[in-house]
Amino acid sequence: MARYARVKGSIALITLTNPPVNALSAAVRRGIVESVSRALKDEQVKAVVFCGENEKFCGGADIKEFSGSMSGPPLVPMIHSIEAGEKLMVAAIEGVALGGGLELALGCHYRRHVSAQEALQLGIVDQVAEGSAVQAAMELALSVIGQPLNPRRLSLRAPVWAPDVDGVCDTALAQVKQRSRGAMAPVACVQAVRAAAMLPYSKGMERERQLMDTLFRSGQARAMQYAFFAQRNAGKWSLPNGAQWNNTRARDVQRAGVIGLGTMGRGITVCLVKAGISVVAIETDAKQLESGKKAVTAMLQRDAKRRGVSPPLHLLTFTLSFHQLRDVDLVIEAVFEDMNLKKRVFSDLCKVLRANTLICTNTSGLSVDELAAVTDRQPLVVGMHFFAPAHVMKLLEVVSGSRSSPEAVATAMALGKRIEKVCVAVGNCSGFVGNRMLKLYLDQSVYMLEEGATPEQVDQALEEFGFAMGIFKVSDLSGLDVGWRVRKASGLIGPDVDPVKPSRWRLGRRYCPLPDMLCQQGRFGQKTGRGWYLYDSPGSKEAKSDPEIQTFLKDYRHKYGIIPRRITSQEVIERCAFSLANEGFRILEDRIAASPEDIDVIYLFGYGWPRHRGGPMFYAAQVGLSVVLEKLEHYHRVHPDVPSLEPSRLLRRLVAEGSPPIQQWKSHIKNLRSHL
Ligand SMILES: CC/C=C\C=C\CC(=O)SCCNC(=O)CCNC(=O)[C@H](O)C(C)(C)COP(=O)(O)OP(=O)(O)OC[C@H]1O[C@@H](n2cnc3c(N)ncnc32)[C@H](O)[C@@H]1OP(=O)(O)O
Repeated sequence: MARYARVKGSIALITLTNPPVNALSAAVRRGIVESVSRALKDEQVKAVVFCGENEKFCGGADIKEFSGSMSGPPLVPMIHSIEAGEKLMVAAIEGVALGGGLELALGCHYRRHVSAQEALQLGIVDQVAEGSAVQAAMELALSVIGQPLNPRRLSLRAPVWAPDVDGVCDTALAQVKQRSRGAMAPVACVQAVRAAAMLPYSKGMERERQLMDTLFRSGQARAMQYAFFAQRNAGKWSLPNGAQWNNTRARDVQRAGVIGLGTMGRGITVCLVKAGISVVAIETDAKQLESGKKAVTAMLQRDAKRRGVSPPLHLLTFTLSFHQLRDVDLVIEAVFEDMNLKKRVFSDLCKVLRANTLICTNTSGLSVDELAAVTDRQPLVVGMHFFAPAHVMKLLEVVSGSRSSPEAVATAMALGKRIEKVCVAVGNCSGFVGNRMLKLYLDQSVYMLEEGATPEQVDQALEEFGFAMGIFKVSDLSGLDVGWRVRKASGLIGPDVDPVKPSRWRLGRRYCPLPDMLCQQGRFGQKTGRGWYLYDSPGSKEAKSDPEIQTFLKDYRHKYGIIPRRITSQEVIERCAFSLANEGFRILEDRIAASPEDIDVIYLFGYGWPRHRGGPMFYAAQVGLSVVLEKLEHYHRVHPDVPSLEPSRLLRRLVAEGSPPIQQWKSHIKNLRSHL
């Protein structure tokens, strides 16, 4: 809707009213068109001021409407009619002016904005006002009423011609194409800018319309719209006992403890302190404590310098003593990924913490229930699985154990939001959601090396699909020794298995020992300068092909009598993406995740899944569930020793029930026990 009011005698004030961000829904656009027409007809009105309710100008087109058939007045003609209007139009911009909201503002003859010095410099706004933008806009309108409007109409301005504009656009296009990794929108934006710079207004607008039309009809637009709402819905968590985001109070967290100042503990400490939370950071060894302190301090100083503020170092206490934790509201344990060590830490914590202090574990996959069982407060134990580097990565999996209380889950979710993470509540199982799925994706990748692919081929296929980095580059970055330790702890490698003549069959299924063999050679990835790739020196980031790896793979295949075959990019994507989705269906069946959207958010924010492909579950839906089923059946037939390739029950059921849209999948999960 748009509200019309006449104020100060000669001003028509049009207020966009569509909370929470006054998006330009069909009703709002209709309201604007009617109000503008009314203002133009009213002889008393000399100027029109546009504003948004609740000090938010406009969040752009209403994205909810994109999935249906669009009705109501189209946006661009509406803006043209405002710009061409014979009366003065002023935009009073507060809060947000995004997408179509900014276009509406640009269609006006004058604009104002609060706290937007940059927009002022760019000429997007004419004046930056303190206080009420609406008041300032009305005063401006009164002061310029009667002045000619043609010089203010952007459509009548000649493009600012630079002699090398074509070259600049070519360079920008090449850069954007490379960086966007298959996403169409950034490329279309550069093309639209080129058209705006080089063509007369009406032709430029026509080119923009064509580009927009192509984008709108693309699967990528649907994926991005889905991702937008999936991200926001993840915050609206619910547990099977009825507890949910809007009926469960989170506890206030003023003081927190962080146990362990390794890479994860340091990042977590930085996140907490930046959000204004006092942190007691603990290490067991003075040297480790000192190096942790230096690293955290340096990170905070760098960040503060970048933002032009002073670093909140006063919120930090570094200590070797658990006793300093007695007053904290919540503790996040971030010690080495070892169940026995974590259990020891948990029972030691119970000796010093107040009885009502929450204990969170930053495990990446160990059982939260098993850890909670050693404490005197099982309801107050939850998982907070951060992703490395914790001060950079947006994802936080909040793991609700079988005895975790709604209040504990709510507190971890609220804390995550406060430190600006995208939080997803998940149930407890080995690897939770993200790493449980990742294991199968990794398995497929190394199986393909055995069968004939190279790390470069697999990575290239994944990067062309849109991943920021291929799986082997990511593994080198994370450190190959991490998975090696986990496999040792789980009994997959150890004294009973001969490391020199590793078997390709363990615990009753296919096993690929290639990563273990690399670790045995001290190839741990970037940190040792050698992994799946070669690096100039330990710690350097540029991955180069390593001829030794090619020889190593050839020898390996020869030794096991494997005849290498050509593996296409299509096979790489199908085996990786469909394995992920297949496990995602099992996770839904097990109720470890509440919805396919939650799984997709985890992959978008924690694992570099390309946003323009929505997430593995959305991708499966977009490819077609029957196609995914068929492909999995095929790969399972070819690889019967890989049980995870067997299509999940839920996938089969969904296909049998006509492949309903992704929003309806939840209602097809029946009679299964929930872990959430
Ligand atoms: C007919 C026109 C045809 C084509 C025109 C195309 C051009 C466009 O305008 S495309 C849309 C451009 N706009 C955007 O991309 C803005 C997207 N929104 C945001 O970036 C943010 O939401 C924000 C506006 C900066 C506000 O951020 P924040 O304060 O963090 O709140 P959120 O949790 O993100 O959002 C609150 C609430 O608002 C809903 N919402 C936000 N923007 C839109 C929108 N454009 N359309 C519909 N709904 C929107 C969001 O989903 C949240 O809803 P809840 O129900 O509270 O979860």
